[in-house]
Amino acid sequence: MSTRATRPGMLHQKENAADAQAGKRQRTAAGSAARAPLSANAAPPAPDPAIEFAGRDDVDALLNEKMKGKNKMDYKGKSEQMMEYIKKLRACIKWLLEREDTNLAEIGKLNGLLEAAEKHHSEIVAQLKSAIEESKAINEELQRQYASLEENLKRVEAEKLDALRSYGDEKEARIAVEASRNEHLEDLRRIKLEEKRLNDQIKMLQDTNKRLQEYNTSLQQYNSNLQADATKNGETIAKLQKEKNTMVETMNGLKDHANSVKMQLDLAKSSQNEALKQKTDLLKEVDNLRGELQQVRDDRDHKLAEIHSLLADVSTYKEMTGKSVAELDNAMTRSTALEETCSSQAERIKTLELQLASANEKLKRSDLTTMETMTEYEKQKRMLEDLQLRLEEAEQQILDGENLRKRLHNTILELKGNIRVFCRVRPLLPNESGAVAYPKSGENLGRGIELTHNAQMYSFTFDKVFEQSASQEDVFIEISQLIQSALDGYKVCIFAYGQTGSGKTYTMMGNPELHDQKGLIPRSLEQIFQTSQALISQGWKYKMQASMLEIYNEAIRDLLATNRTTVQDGGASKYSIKHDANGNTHVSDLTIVDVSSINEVSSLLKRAAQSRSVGRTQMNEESSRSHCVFTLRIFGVNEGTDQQVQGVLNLIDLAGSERLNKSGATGDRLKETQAINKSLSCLSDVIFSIAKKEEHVPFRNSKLTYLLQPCLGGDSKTLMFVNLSPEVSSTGESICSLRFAARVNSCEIGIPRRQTQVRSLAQG
Ligand SMILES: Nc1ncnc2c1ncn2[C@@H]1O[C@H](COP(=O)(O)OP(=O)(O)OP(=O)(O)O)[C@@H](O)[C@H]1O
Repeated sequence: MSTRATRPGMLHQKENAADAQAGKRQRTAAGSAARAPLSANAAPPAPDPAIEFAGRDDVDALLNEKMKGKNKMDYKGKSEQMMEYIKKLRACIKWLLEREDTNLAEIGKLNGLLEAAEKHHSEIVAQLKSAIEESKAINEELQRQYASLEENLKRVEAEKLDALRSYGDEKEARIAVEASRNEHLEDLRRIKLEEKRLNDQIKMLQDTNKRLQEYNTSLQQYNSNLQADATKNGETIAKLQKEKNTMVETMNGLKDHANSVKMQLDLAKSSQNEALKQKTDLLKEVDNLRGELQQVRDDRDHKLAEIHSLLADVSTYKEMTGKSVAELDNAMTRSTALEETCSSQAERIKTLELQLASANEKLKRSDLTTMETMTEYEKQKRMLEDLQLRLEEAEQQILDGENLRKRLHNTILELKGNIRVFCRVRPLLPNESGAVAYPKSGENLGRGIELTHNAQMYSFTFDKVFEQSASQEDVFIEISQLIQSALDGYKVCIFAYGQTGSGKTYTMMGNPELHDQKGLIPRSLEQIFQTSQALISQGWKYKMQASMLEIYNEAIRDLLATNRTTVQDGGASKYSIKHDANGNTHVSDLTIVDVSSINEVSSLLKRAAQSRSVGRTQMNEESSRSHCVFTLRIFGVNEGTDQQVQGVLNLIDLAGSERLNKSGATGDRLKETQAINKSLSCLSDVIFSIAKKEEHVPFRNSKLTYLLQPCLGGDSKTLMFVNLSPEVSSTGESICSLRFAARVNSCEIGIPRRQTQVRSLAQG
């Protein structure tokens, strides 16, 4: 009974179970000992099969049983009763012993079961403990993973933002590339139009060239029959001149356009490079994003696998024990949350992938656009190079044609023997209104000039007319070949004629200090020195001498004299003019300076300008009251061929040509105006006399005409500039000047002769 009572408490205590076992063994031994005296004292009576014990009540009934018989002395009866009772007791003890054995066996069995149950229980407890530990660890791990996932999520978010930003940048770059592509397309369209125009132009130029060649051939024929065809050739030259002007204008336009296209192409190239750089950066970023995306994906897969295994563990754990359900539920909730995070991350990854794919697509498109732009750019570049080549060729053709035209023109003029006349009109000053017009088309384009005076129009035609807009360089280009002739051994004379303030000094001298305003004298000298330097390689050596004088009131003044008195004292007797047999002019006592460089000539020009201004101040004169003559003598010898040439270049700035009544001069002023008028009218007498081919030409009537005798009457190449003031008030003067110039233009002074000889003969 006591064993049964203590069982529940002993379920958890193996030691107590062992004690109980020991107790059971003691009781068994006690039971055996209690039975032993019975068997030792007497043989145990055979059990009465009638005595049976069903339970405790039977035992209690036996123990409470009382002796029967009324006779106390009936010992026998009592003994028998006792015997009977003992038998019953023995049967009872036997029953109890049997029962105890059964119970002990039962207890032993139960103890075994209990031990097994306890063992199983301990195992389960241990498993539960380890499962709880594991669950805790998993829980911690899950929390860590959750934190890292959150971190990853933040990183992915940041990367996504970066990707979006770079996508925005890429989009902008693509838009820029597209815009530049559109610009290129527009340029291409313009270039194509330009190309077409150029082609037409080139065709036209080729035609012109062909015509020029034809013209050259015809001119050679014409040379044999020159007098008859002179007028016709003049017209053809005028046409060519016109065409040349058009061509030069067109070529200038083309040049500008080509330059602007080149600039645009350079710009496009730099923006292209920029776009390519951006593309490379984008590609790098995309690669990085891809790497990181892959990393995130791997993490996600890894965590998903972990979650799956955790879920499996949790379900196993859940099956095994009903405990920690709350923790499990908690873990499950976290796991679900993690799964949700994972799936949201997966969503984000998908979105990022989509963005990446679209960025890649755009990148591809941008690549394609860039490629197309590059191809287009290369094409345009080639086209531009081709156009430039053709432009250069066309320009060369124009130059060749132009040179040919000039040579032919010069040849014709030389053969005609006329004095050439160029007309130049100075720009209008502020507050002046102009009365000069020019033919805008026709054969007189660039050669004609029209003046309206008293409602009547006066038209004149010269070899060349320079409008107000003509620059110093434009003017010089036209005379540069004439200057070249001086180096070739010709006498060249260029003089400027016109009323005061019409631009004579500006044309002849200009401002030698300023590149744009340099006049013919400094430019001519620059060209002569440059060419003479270039001719050294062909064996030519040149020596040059410069002199500069002015004729004031019929007196010569030496502008290069270093002695001031000489300058001021220039009396008529001192500077006498002489011409030698070769038609060379010599002025006695005149300062002649050897010059070998442009710098030397520049300082001479400065010295002359100073002398003129000193003279001007002392005499209270204006420069226009004197004629200024610059002379450069050129002696050339070719060391290889022993050929000698002797050229002269005379550049003359005449005094103003206004009429007396207009000048309103009195006294000294009247005297000098008369002197000027005298010399200019002498000049006009000489011209008219030459024009009429009179036998006697009055060269000696004035210092100026006598000085210019070899130029006007002999074999020199002479060019006169007639300078005009364009304002209305000068129209009368201008018409006079133009009439005079027209007369000069019609003068035939003979065919220019080159002064050349072989050195040995000259020396002999
Ligand atoms: N083609 C031109 N372009 C610009 N300015 C000019 C031009 N021609 C003349 N001028 C200006 O007009 C003014 C008068 O010119 P300039 O002194 O050359 O005339 P001129 O005929 O030599 O006069 P003068 O007979 O009094 O010496 C000057 O201020 C000059 O700079």
